[in-house]
This record gives sequence, C-alpha cells and structure tokens, in this order.
Amino acid sequence: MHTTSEANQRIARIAAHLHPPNFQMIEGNSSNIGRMDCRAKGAAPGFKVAIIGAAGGIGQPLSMLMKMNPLVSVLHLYDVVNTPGVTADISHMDTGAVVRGFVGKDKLDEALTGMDLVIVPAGVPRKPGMTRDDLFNINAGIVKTICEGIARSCPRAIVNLISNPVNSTVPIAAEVFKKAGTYDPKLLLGVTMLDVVRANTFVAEVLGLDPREVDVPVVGGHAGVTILPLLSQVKPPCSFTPEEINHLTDRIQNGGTEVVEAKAGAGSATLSMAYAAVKFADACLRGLRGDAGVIECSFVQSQVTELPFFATKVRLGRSGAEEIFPLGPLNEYERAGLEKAKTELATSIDKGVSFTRK
Ligand SMILES: NC(=O)c1ccc[n+]([C@@H]2O[C@H](COP(=O)([O-])OP(=O)(O)OC[C@H]3O[C@@H](n4cnc5c(N)ncnc54)[C@H](O)[C@@H]3O)[C@@H](O)[C@H]2O)c1
Ligand SMILES: O=C(O)C[C@H](O)C(=O)O
Repeated sequence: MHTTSEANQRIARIAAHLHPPNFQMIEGNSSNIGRMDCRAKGAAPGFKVAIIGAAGGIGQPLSMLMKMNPLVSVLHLYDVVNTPGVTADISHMDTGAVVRGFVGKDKLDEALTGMDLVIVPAGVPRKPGMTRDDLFNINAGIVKTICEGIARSCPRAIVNLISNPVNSTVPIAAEVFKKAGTYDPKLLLGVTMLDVVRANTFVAEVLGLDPREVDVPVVGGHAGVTILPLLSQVKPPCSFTPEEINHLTDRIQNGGTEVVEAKAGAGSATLSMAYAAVKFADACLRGLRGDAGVIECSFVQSQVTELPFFATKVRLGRSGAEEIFPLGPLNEYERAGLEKAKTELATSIDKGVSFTRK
C-alpha cells in the first residue's frame, strides 16, 4: 500500500519526466509548454548555438547533429512553423546540450539573444529546372529579416549562412549589418562546405582513396561555374588526366543539381548539407575555443581577388575568420575557370548589395 504522500511523490516524478528540464518551448503569443528554469543555468561549459530554419529539410538533421556536438551547451531551435515537434523530439536525446524551441516571427530576437554561433538554413530550396538565383526573390527577404534580428540580439555572434543563393545572401547580410552599425566581416561566413565535402568524395572515388584522407580546396562561390575546385592542389598530391579533370570539375559544380534532379521536386540536398553544416560549425566552435590551425573554405569578405566577396580557405579563430588565405598557384585550366567564376560572382554580389540598398 502506498501512502498518499508516496503517491504524490511518484506523480511528481512522472510529471517531471513529461516536462523534462532539458526542453522548453517558447511560442509566439502563447505560454511555455516546458520549464523556464531549465538546466541551462548550470549547463556544462560550451557554446550557445541557434539554428534558424530548424524545422526544415536541412534544419532537422542539422539540429540533431548539433545536439550531439559536445562543444554545444545550449541549442536554440527557431522556425516560423513546426518548431515544437522538432524541439520535443530532439530534446529526448541524452546528450549534453540544453534545447529550447522558438516558433513565430515575434520570437526571433529571443531565440538569438546570447548566441555565440547562428546557423541559418532558412528559405526555399530549388526544384528541377531552377537555378539558385531563382530563389533570390523569396530568400533575400527571409535572410534580411533574420540578419536584422541578429544585428539586434547577438551582433557579436558568428553567422554561418546556408540560405541560397549564397553568392547574393552573404552580401545582403553584410549590408544589413553595415546599416545596423554591427558589421564585422570576420563574423560573416557563407557556407560552401558542401562543395568541399562533395569534391573530397568525388576525387576519392577517382583516386580509389578513403574520402577522409582527401582535401580538395574549392574556391569562388556556391553556384555553377563559381564553384571552382583546385584539383592541382589536392592533398595527398596526385595527378589527373584531362578527362578526369573535366569530369570532376563538372560533377563538383553540378553536385547540387544532381541531388535536386534525383529528388524530383521534393527539394535539394538536406542530409549531406546538414553533415557539411555541422562540419563547418564545429570548425567555427573549435576556432572560438582557441584551437590552433582550424582551416576551412568559406565565402567571406575578401581581398584575394578584386571582388568584395570570395570563397577561399580561411583560418577560424576566437574572432571568426581571422586569416584569409590566397588562392595559391593555379594551372591554366583553373585560371580560365577563375575568370568565368569572377564574371558570374560579380553579378550575384551586385544583386545582393542592390537589394538592401533599394
Ligand atoms: N549553402 C549550401 O551549400 C546549401 C545546400 C543545400 C541547401 N541550401 C539552401 O538552404 C535553404 C533551405 O533548404 P531546405 O532544404 O532546408 O528547405 P526547407 O524548405 O526544407 O526548409 C526551410 C525552412 O526555413 C523555414 N523558414 C522560412 N522562412 C523563415 C524565416 N523567416 N525564419 C526562419 N525560418 C524560416 C521554413 O519554415 C522551413 O522550415 C535553401 O535556400 C537551400 O537552397 C544551401
Ligand atoms: O543545389 C541546391 O540548390 C542546394 C545546394 O546549394 C547544393 O549545393 O546542394
């Protein structure tokens, strides 16, 4: 026989499980469905990371993988729809990060406040037959709104911008931050990691190597001919036939389209993108922690070419992209590719800049 007080204690324990202390949901115009005074107060040392667009095709696996990252102590999941389910689901993972969900436009600032790193996979994806630039009309406005929130709520956070077209959305973000008086070019990083991930995979296939042993620098931008793999600089050092160079360059430049076509209208790369985003975010967090020699490719403000933005290898440190590496020696094929990349990039960058100056 249980006494009344034992029964009450048991009910309290069950209730505590239903409202676990590592989950809280903050919804626009409604009360919390989890507990406010959560474990975050005494959370293990680590970084605070927000994912904006967390309920999307990239956002969901990205949120899951960031919940598994031991460098993350607090994980904020924000979207304009569907965040409660994603947050409840991910919060059941027995990893260290405390998860909080935010839904609705009026919760953006709360989701961003205090963040060290903000990852942005918000916006519409391509369908077959579209270019990334065809997404501009919708995604430009989404990125602008989110960056205005970042400027208000966490102006010193590192921003990893995934939303396409990256070649234009990064300039949009820069202009928003300049207008707000918060722009620090070292903190704004366009995510081109998926191009590197693909290049490593495809080159490893041709060479018969484990992709983890391969490092291919991919420079320029993140669309078609602006994606420029430097196959002459592959590590470990190797050589390719002209046919292999054509095949690899074409496959790396069109890797996104390969996935869009295979998904046949159901979106673009989400799983490989989440993997690439986490690889890049983890590098940013290791840089923030002060680890030496953290180097990845990213689309950043740059003086490597005459263009204001360009992707090359950058060294990530406590203050973001602390060093931008030059292109290194290019062969004739790569020099020709660079000229094509620069022509298209110039137009996409101008388009982003003009959008915010209108
Ligand atoms: N940089 C890259 O390498 C790369 C790779 C793949 C996809 N992408 C791009 O990432 C973006 C997202 O792709 P996806 O497949 O996840 O799309 P998706 O439609 O599945 O998800 C997008 C999410 O963004 C949310 N969203 C829309 N407006 C928002 C706002 N104002 N604030 C917060 N969230 C908002 C949506 O509700 C949705 O949940 C696309 O633009 C896509 O082209 C970039
Ligand atoms: O191709 C796309 O539209 C999505 C993304 O940019 C990709 O490279 O997979």
